[in-house]
Amino acid sequence: MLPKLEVENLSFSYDNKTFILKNINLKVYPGESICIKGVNGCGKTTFLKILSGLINTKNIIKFNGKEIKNFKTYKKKISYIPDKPYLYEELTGKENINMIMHLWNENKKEYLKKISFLSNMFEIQKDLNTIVKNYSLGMKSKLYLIAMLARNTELMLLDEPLTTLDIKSRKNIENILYNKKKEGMSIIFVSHMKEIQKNFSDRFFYFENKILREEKENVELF
Ligand SMILES: Nc1ncnc2c1ncn2[C@@H]1O[C@H](COP(=O)(O)OP(=O)(O)OP(=O)(O)O)[C@@H](O)[C@H]1O
Repeated sequence: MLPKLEVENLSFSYDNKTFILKNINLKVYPGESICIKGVNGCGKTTFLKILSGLINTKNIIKFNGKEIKNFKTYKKKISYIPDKPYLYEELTGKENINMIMHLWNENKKEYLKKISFLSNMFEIQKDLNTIVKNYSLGMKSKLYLIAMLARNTELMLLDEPLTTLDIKSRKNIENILYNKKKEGMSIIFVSHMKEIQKNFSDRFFYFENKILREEKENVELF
């Protein structure tokens, strides 16, 4: 099977001197969910930012078997969910949703239908007319998650996706991601949370001395 995403010998430093990541090799297949673990500061977020195209590198990243040359097209096919949601604080939830919809050129009818379903599920419907500045951290995370989950993408990159969410919302996310996986979505996520690591990962990786290693089973080191 052709990997959805593939990197070979990826190395990276922020200052051209100190390497944060060294010779990283990774293949993620359609319908697969992988978990990346490691101690604070080992490079997990940096790696996700590279894979999402937020940090440019000279390394080749392949998507559906082809080197990504046009990151704008690639970004349309992926959802990156950072640990802190990218939202406009002065706009309402609804206005943020509209901006995201336009940014990714989503089909309005389909997108808003999914938003309506998801915002009910996450019980955030009543807050959509409130400005985001007045949201709690968990509400901001929910808003950004639903905005990304409603998009039509093939790969999700999630950085600590559940940390600020309540138990019911975590279960909802797990179920949604499980169904997306069944439809062929590939998922790469970073999490320190044992519960999501265990419930949700097909394979585990961890950073050790800047190198990404595969763990044969989820040993509880991190
Ligand atoms: N913009 C930046 N410029 C320079 N160095 C950076 C930058 N962002 C991160 N770093 C450094 O890169 C290293 C990896 O950081 P990164 O945020 O990727 O780690 P992490 O594994 O995600 O950590 P955590 O588990 O705490 O979120 C750290 O030493 C950090 O100080």
